[in-house]
Amino acid sequence: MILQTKQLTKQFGGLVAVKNVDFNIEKRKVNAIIGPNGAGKSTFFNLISGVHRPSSGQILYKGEDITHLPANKVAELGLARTFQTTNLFEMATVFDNVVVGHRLRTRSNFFDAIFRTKRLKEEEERCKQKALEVLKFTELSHIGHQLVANISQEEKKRVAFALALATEPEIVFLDEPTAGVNPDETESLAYLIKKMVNQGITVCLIEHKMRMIMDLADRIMVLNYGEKLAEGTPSEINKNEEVIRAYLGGSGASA
Ligand SMILES: Nc1ncnc2c1ncn2[C@@H]1O[C@H](COP(=O)(O)OP(=O)(O)OP(=O)(O)O)[C@@H](O)[C@H]1O
Repeated sequence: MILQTKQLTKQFGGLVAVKNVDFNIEKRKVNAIIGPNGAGKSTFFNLISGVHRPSSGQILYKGEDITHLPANKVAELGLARTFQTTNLFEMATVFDNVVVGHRLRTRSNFFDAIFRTKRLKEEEERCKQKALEVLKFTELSHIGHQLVANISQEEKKRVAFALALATEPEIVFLDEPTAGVNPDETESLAYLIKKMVNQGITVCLIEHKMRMIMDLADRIMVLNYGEKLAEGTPSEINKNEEVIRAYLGGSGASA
C-alpha cells in the first residue's frame, strides 16, 4: 500500500460529501473509484490530491501524514493529477504544454530568468528532454509541434497524461480519463494506463465506463452518498448484491 485514508470526511456546509472513508491505494496497481453521480468521487479525489482540505480524518502517503499539505507540496511528493482537458493551453503547442509539467522539479527563480544563468539553461534543457521522453511514452511525438487547439479529444487526453507524467510522479490520479472519447479510443487510453503501471507508476482513477473499469482495474472502491459501499476486485464488485442494488441497477457490468 502506498497511500491510505483513514476515516476521511469532507463537509460542505450541512452536506457530507465524503464520510469516514477508509481506503488503501495499492502500489503499482490500477485502483478505481466508482459510484453514482454525486457519490463524492471527485471530492474524495480532491481531498487526496490536496485541492480540498479534509474536515476530519487522515491521509498517509508512504506512512507520512499529508492530510494538511497544500496541493503543490502534495505534487512535489510525487502525486500527480490530471485535470480536464480544458485546463490545457489551447494556443500553445503540445510540446510547450508538456514542458510546463517538469517545472515542478526545477529550482530556477526570477533571478535566474533575468540573468539567464547556467542553472536556468540546464533546467530548461532537462524540461525539454523530459517532455520529449513523455511525448514518446504517450505516443504523441509526431504531433508535438501542433497547437493543442488543433488536435483530437483523445490526443488532448494523452497530453493531460503526458503533463502529469512530466512531473515524475509515483501516483497518477486520473479523473474520468476516457470521458468524451469513442470505444476504440477508450481502449487505446486503457492500454496507455496499463503501460504506466508496467513502468512502475501507481494509478488511481475515477471512471464511469463500467466495462472498461472491470477490464482495467485491479481494485475497485464503490462510493455511495459519500460512504464506502464496497471494495474489492472487479469480480467481487460485480457480484456484490449491495453494489448491484445501489449502482448497477441489477444489470451487472453491462454499461
Ligand atoms: N465545492 C462544493 N461545495 C458544495 N458542495 C459540493 C462541492 N463539491 C461537491 N459538492 C457536493 O458534494 C456531493 C459530492 O459531489 P462530487 O462531485 O464529489 O460527486 P461525484 O461522485 O464526483 O459526482 P459526478 O459523478 O457527478 O462527478 C454532491 O452533492 C455535490 O453537490
